[in-house]
Amino acid sequence: MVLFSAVVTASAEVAATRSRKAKTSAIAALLGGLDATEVRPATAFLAGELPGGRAGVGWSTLSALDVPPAPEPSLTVGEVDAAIDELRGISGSGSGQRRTDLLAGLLGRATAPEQEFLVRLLGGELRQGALEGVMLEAVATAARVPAEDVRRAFMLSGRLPATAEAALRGGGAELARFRLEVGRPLRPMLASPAETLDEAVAELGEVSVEYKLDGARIQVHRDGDDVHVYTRTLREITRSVPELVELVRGLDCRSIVLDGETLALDDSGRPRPFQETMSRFGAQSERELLLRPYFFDCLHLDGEDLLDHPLRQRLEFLEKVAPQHRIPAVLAPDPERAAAVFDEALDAGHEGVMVKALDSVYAAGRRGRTWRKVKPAHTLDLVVLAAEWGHGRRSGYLSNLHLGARDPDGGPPIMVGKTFKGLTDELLAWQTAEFPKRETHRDAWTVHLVPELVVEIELDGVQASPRYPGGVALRFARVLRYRPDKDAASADTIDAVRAVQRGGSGRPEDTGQQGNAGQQGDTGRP
Ligand SMILES: Nc1ncnc2c1ncn2[C@@H]1O[C@H](COP(=O)(O)OP(=O)(O)OP(=O)(O)O)[C@@H](O)[C@H]1O
Repeated sequence: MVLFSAVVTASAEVAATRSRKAKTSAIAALLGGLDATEVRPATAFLAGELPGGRAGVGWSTLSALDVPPAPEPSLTVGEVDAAIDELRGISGSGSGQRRTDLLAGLLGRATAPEQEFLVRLLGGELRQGALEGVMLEAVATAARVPAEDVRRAFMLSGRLPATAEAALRGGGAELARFRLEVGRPLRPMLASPAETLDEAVAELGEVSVEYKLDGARIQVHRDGDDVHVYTRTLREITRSVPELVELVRGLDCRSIVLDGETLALDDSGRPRPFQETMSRFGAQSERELLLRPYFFDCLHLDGEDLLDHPLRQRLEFLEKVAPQHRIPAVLAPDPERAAAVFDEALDAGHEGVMVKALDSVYAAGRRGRTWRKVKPAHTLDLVVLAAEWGHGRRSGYLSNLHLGARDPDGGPPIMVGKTFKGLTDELLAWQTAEFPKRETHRDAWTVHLVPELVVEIELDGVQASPRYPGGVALRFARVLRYRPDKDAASADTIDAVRAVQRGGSGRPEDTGQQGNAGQQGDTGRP
C-alpha cells in the first residue's frame, strides 16, 4: 500500500521542475511502486482529476474548513479514493453537513501539504490536463512498454487512468486489448496549423482539401438502432441532438463510427454563429435550430475497423454510406483547384480549409502533421487565468482577461497577454457572473481563476516581451468567443504562440514595432 503523501510529493516534484525528463521520471518512479488497485486513482490525482468525476464540493465548502493538519502522513491512496467516492455518494437531507463532516475527517488525517493538495484537487484547481503527454511517457517508462502502445491505448480508451492501470498490470499485451469499440468514444485526431495552403499541399503529397467548418466536432457511433453522439472532449450529447441520431439511424449500414463537424445554418444556408451550435449541446437546448452533420471520416463500418486504413479508403467508405452528408472536399487537387476551394470556403463564411494526406492513418489524440489547418487569420485558444475589474462604462464588470498558453511539458499555463477587446456586453455580464464560481483568490483589481476556461483569441501577431514569463506577448489580441467544447488540455501551447512570432502575420504592417500595452489596457504588470 502506498501512502497518499507519495502522490503529493511526486506532484510537487513535477511542479518544481521545468525539465520534461525530470517530470517523467518523478511520475514513473511513483507509478512503478504502486499496487495494481492504486494505479487508477493515483494517475487521476496526479492529472488533477477525481477518479469518478466531480465530487460535488464547492469552493465555499472547502474554504470554510479549517482543520488542524496531522503531524505525520498516514492516509493511503486507497483511503483517499474511497473517501472521495463516499463524498460523491452523499445526497438527500442534511447532505451539506454530512459532506462537511466527511471532509473534516479526511483533512484531519492529512498533513499540511496533503491538505493543500486535497483542497486544490477537490476544487478542480489541479485539473489542467497539461500533464497528459508527460503522463503517457511516464506510464510507458514505468510499464517498460513503447510510448506508442500507450498512446494508442489511450486514444482508444479515452481514459488515462484506465490506460495506466492496463499498462502496469499487463504491459503491452494488456494494452493491445484496447480496441475500437462501437459505443465507446475515442480521442479525436487533431490538426496542426500550416502557414499557407501551398506549404501544406507541398508537404503532404496527395491530399484531400476540405472546408474547415466553424461548428462543433461530433463523433457518432451506431450499432444497429443504438446511436450515440459525443463531443470533442468525449462528452455524450445524444439526447440533445435527436435529429442527428435519426439521420445516422437512416444510413444504409449495420454499424458505423463517423467523425465530423456539426453546425446550424440560417435560411440562406450560411453558417449560424458558433455559439448557437454550441447552445444546442446544452441540457435545455433550443430545438428550433436544426443541426446538420458534415462528416469527414469513417472509422468503422459493419464490423470492420478502419483506423489503420489510409484516409483515401476511409473516404471511399464514407462516400458509399453517407454521400449526401460529406463535408465539401476535393481529392488530389492541383494547386489552382486547391486555392479555389480555399476561396470558396471563405466566401461561404467558413474558417478556412483542412489539408489531409490521403495516405495517412487515423492517429487520434495527437496533433499530427498529416492533418493541417489553413486559416487566413491567426487565432489561438488560450486559458483564462484571471480577469481585472473594468473601468468607466465597464466598472462593476470583470473585463480585462489574463491569457495563458499551455505548457507542453505539463507545467501550469504560461501567461502571454491580456485583452478586453472584443468583449460584448453579454460576455462581460457572463464573465462577471461565472468567474467568481471559479475563483481561487483575488486582490483589489483582479480575480484569479481555476485555469479551465478556454477562449479563442484573434491576434495580429506575437512579439518578444521580457515582461511575460514565456518571453512572448500577443499583439492586438481580441476575444472571438469562448470555447466550451475545449478544456485546458486542448488549449494552444506556448510553442504554438512562439510559432506565430516566427511566422508573423504575413501582413506588411506586422513589423513588431507597435507594442500592445496601451492599446489593451495592459498595465505592464503581467
Ligand atoms: N474538414 C474537417 N476535418 C477535420 N476537422 C474539421 C473539419 N472542418 C472543421 N473541423 C474542425 O476543426 C478541428 C480541427 O482543428 P484543430 O485540431 O486545430 O482543432 P481546434 O483547435 O478546435 O481548431 P480551431 O481552434 O482552429 O477551430 C476539428 O476538431 C473539427 O472540430
